[in-house]
Amino acid sequence: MQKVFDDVHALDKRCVDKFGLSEELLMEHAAASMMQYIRGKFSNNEKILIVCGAGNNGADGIALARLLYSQYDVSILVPYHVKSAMAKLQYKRANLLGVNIIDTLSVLSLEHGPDVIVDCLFGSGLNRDLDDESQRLLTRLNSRCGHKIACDIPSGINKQGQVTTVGFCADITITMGALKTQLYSDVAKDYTGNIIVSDLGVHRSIYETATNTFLLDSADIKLPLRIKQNSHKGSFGHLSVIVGNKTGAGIIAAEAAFAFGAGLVTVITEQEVNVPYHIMQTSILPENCTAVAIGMGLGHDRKAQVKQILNRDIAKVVDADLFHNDVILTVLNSENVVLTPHPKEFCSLLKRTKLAEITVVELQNNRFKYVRLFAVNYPQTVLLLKGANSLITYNNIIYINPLGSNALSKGGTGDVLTGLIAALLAQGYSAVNATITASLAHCMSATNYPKNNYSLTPMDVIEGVKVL
Ligand SMILES: NC(=O)C1=CN([C@@H]2O[C@H](COP(=O)(O)OP(=O)(O)OC[C@H]3O[C@@H](n4cnc5c(N)ncnc54)[C@H](O)[C@@H]3O)[C@@H](O)[C@H]2O)[C@@H](O)CC1
Ligand SMILES: [K+]
Repeated sequence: MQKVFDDVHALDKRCVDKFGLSEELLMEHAAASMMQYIRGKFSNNEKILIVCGAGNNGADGIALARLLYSQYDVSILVPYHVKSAMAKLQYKRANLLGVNIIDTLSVLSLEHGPDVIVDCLFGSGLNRDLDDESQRLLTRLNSRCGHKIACDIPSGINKQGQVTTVGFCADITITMGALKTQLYSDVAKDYTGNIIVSDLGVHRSIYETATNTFLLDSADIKLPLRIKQNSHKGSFGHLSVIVGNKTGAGIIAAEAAFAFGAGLVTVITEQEVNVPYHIMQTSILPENCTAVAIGMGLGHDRKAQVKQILNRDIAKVVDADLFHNDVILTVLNSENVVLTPHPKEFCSLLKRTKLAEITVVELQNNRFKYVRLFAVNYPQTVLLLKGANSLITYNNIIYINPLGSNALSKGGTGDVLTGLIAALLAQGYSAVNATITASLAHCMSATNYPKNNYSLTPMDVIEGVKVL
C-alpha cells in the first residue's frame, strides 16, 4: 500500500523549511531520476526529445537535458518563453552547454523521429484549459512513435484528474515526491502508463506525511487460504444469495462465492432455479447463515422480504437494483455492510441520501470528491465505487485499486465481485478487508487471464481466483 496525496506543494515546502533543502535541489533530484530511468533503458546516442513548458515542469525537463547532454542526442523543444525563475536558470545553463534548443516540432525530421519523448510541458501548475497550440502539439507528440515519458503528471491532466481536451499519452509517468490522486481518476488511466515515484532529496518515507488515501497493490491481498486441518464446511461460513427476477446474476455470485472459499452457499429464491449441485436453494433465509448478498438481478419486487433481510443483523453486500430504492437507507451506517455501486447506481445513492444530485459525467469527473462526501457522512459503511480504478472507502479512508482491466467490462463480472466479497464476509473477514481482498482478486484474475482481453467471461474470472 502506498500513500497518495491530493497536493504535494505542502510536502515540497516542508522539505525546504524543515530539512533545509532548496527548490533547486529538489529539481536536480527530479531530473536525475528521469535520467536514471533513461540510462537504464536506452543506449548511448539515442535520440531524445524533451518538450519543456514555461514553468518548473519545463525546468525539470531542461535540467534533464543538461544531464543527458553528450551521452544522448538530446533536443529540447521550448514552445513558449520560459517564465519561472528556475526555468530561466535551467535554460541559461542548457544554452551555455550547447544543448540543441528548438521552438517548433516541424524542424525535427519525421523519418528519424526521437526514440524517447519526455513531456515536461505542464505539471501541477496546469490551471486552465489548453489553448489550440498546446492541443496541437500534444496531438502531434501522441501520434509519434517512441517511448513516452511524462514528467510528474502527463500534460493535460488537471487537478481533478480530468482531461478536458487533449492529454499526453505516456508509457510511463515519473511523478515527483509522492503519488497524486489526479493520476488515479478513471480518465487518467489511459494517459499515465506505469507510474513510478522519484525521491526528491530525502527518502520518500520522510518526504511523505499523513494521508487518508492509499494505493493498493497485489501484495495487499489476503486470500482465504485454509490453515487448520481439523475443519468442516461450517468452519467457512454460510452465505445466502438472494436471487431475483434475473436469476443469472445471483447464480454467478453464488458460484463465485463457492470458488472463493465459502463453506456453504444457498440461493434464496421463490422459483426453482438451475444451480450446480453444490449450491443449495430455499425460499427463506437459513438461520445459520453468516452473510448475505442482495441486489443483483433483484428487480423491484419482494419489498417486504428485502426489508426484512436488510434489517437482519448480519454481514451483507448490497448491489445493483437496491441503489434505486429508498430501502437502501436502512442499512447505511450499520456495521458490516458493503455497497458496490457502479457510477450510475452511486449517483442514485447520492440522490437518495440527499448528499448530491449529479449526473454520471459529473461523478466521473470528480470521483474522489463524491466518494469523500459519502465517506464523511457514512464512515461506518464500506463503499466500493466501480470503475477503471475502483475506489473503496471506510472510516474516512480511501483505498484505490488500480489493477482493474478493460477485460472486466462485461455483463456478469460485477456479480462475480459481489460473490467474492460476500464469500469473505461469510468467512468472517471485516467488511473493509473483505472488500479490499475481493476487489484485488477480481482484478488480478482478469489480469492473469491468458487469452485475448475481449473474451473474458464471468466464469473465467471465477476460474482465475482459484489459482491466485
Ligand atoms: N515545487 C517544487 O519544489 C518542485 C516542483 N517540481 C516541478 O514543478 C512542477 C510545477 O511547476 P509550476 O508550478 O511552475 O507549474 P507547471 O510547470 O506545471 O506549469 C506552470 C506554467 O504553465 C502555465 N500554464 C498553466 N496552464 C496552462 C495552459 N493551460 N496553457 C498554457 N500555459 C499554462 C502557467 O502560466 C505557468 O507558466 C511540478 O509538476 C514538477 O514537475 C519539481 O521540480 C520538484 C520540486
Ligand atoms: K508533464
